[in-house]
Amino acid sequence: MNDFTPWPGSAAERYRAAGYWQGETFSAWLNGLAARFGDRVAVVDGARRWTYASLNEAASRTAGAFEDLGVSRGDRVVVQLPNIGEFLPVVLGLFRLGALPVFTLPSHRRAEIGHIAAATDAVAYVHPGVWERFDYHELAAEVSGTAPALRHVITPDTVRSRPFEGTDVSAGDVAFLQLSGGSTGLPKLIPRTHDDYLYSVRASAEICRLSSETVYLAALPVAHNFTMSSPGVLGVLHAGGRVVMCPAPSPAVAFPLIAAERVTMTALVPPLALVWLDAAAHSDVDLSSLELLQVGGARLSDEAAARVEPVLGCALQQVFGMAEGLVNYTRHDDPPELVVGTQGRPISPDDEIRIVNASDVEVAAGEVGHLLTRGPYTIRGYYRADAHNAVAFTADGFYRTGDLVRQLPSGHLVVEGRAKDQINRGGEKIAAEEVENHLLAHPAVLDVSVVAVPDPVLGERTCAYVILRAGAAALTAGEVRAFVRSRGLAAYKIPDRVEFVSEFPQTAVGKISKARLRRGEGLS
Ligand SMILES: O=C(O)c1cccc(O)c1O
Repeated sequence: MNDFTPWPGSAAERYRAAGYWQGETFSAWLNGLAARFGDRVAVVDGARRWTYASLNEAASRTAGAFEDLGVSRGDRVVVQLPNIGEFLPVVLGLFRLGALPVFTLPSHRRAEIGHIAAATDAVAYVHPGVWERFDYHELAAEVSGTAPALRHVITPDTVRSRPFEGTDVSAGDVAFLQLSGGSTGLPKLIPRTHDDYLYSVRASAEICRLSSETVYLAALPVAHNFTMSSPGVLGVLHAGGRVVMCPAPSPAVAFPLIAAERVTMTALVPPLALVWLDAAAHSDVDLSSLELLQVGGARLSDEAAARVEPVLGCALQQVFGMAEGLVNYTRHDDPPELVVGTQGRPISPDDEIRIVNASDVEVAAGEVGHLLTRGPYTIRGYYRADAHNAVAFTADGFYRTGDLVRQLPSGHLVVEGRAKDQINRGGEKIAAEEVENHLLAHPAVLDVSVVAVPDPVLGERTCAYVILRAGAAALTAGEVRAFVRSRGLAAYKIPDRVEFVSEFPQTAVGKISKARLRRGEGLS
């Protein structure tokens, strides 16, 4: 099993020669930031402030603390932290030590954390203690039994020690594992290197015109690839700006923080953008500092896109990205019809885009097809997933994104749909097969099919079509949902709707037709 699929030597050479890969580690990068921006404020969490110098120092102490525990270079550490100031010293400290954070979301539960800890042989798990009335100590206790390599369960307040100066990490090393949205039964892990990720961060900061005057509100979960790097908290630090940690993305929490900290930009998923637009129309909180709202994670409707500037008084930027790599942005000087009606164009001149039909043949210019991509910050393989990699990538290293897009002459992409078996629930990606596998574990369930159904706010919700076993006692929708919850799945993956049927609609060749199921056809 391969942990990491390297870029071919010729491609790597090209990316270095072009200046994309600069041979810089996150640790060296952070030292450079501390030297340049030392006393400026880097991170704000409530009344607490970290300057660039104190962030660098805190990262070193975190690295020292992990080393004292016996964690070393190359070890995996599951990180499940919400938007709190400590997120950055923990993650930057692990980078400095050369240990690999494995990013998970606060909403993940026993099924996800247990799988991820076991699949990565994680030696440590960092959690927030109690957050949003959920006790992660209990989750940690449950997970410990199923992850044999797990030796340390840590809350961030316990990781202080002597400073550590890391040296032997190299920029070509994997820096961390990010979680894939995925379409398979178990979540896949994405290995990103210092070189490739820092390129996407630097280039994103430039495209988004960040500066030391930028004040970024981290409203979406900070461990999400969007919030972390597009340009996200890392891009803002790169520019010498200020990151404001927002504990929840609701207007009630976020708007006062925008006013108090004079926030200049933030990033949202479409359902939150709708909520913000509604709230801003009736709010007297001063949002005048806001210059840019980024929206990504799912398709924003053209109508909502058009309302951003008049209602919030700031520019809109659409972002279409994936933790596997490729990120597209609309640009500040794009004409309004491109900003409102497209999902942007790639970061890099060396992002290769192919749009193909089901036989991998290029479609005509402007036609809708499957998006394939490769480039200087797009992975060539998932972590320890050789069999899946054989289908998720072409023989010549293009990643099959599973998205259906068309490309305009300007290079901008319009997302038209999706070919992968996934539900995009307001930006939270759900692999149908993962939920189906949990439902199939119920003794009364004969077969199940999980599909997306349209929703005016979230864009899509999940519906589970269930066929019960002959003679099994009847189940209610509530019992089915409670069963999925009892399996320890994140709440966003619990089916919104459950329908009991006696058979599934079929395609002409006798396979289950998820397309017809989504439309509610052929049911009995
Ligand atoms: O995964 C995503 O949806 C995403 C969206 C915007 C920007 C990104 O980097 C992303 O990974």
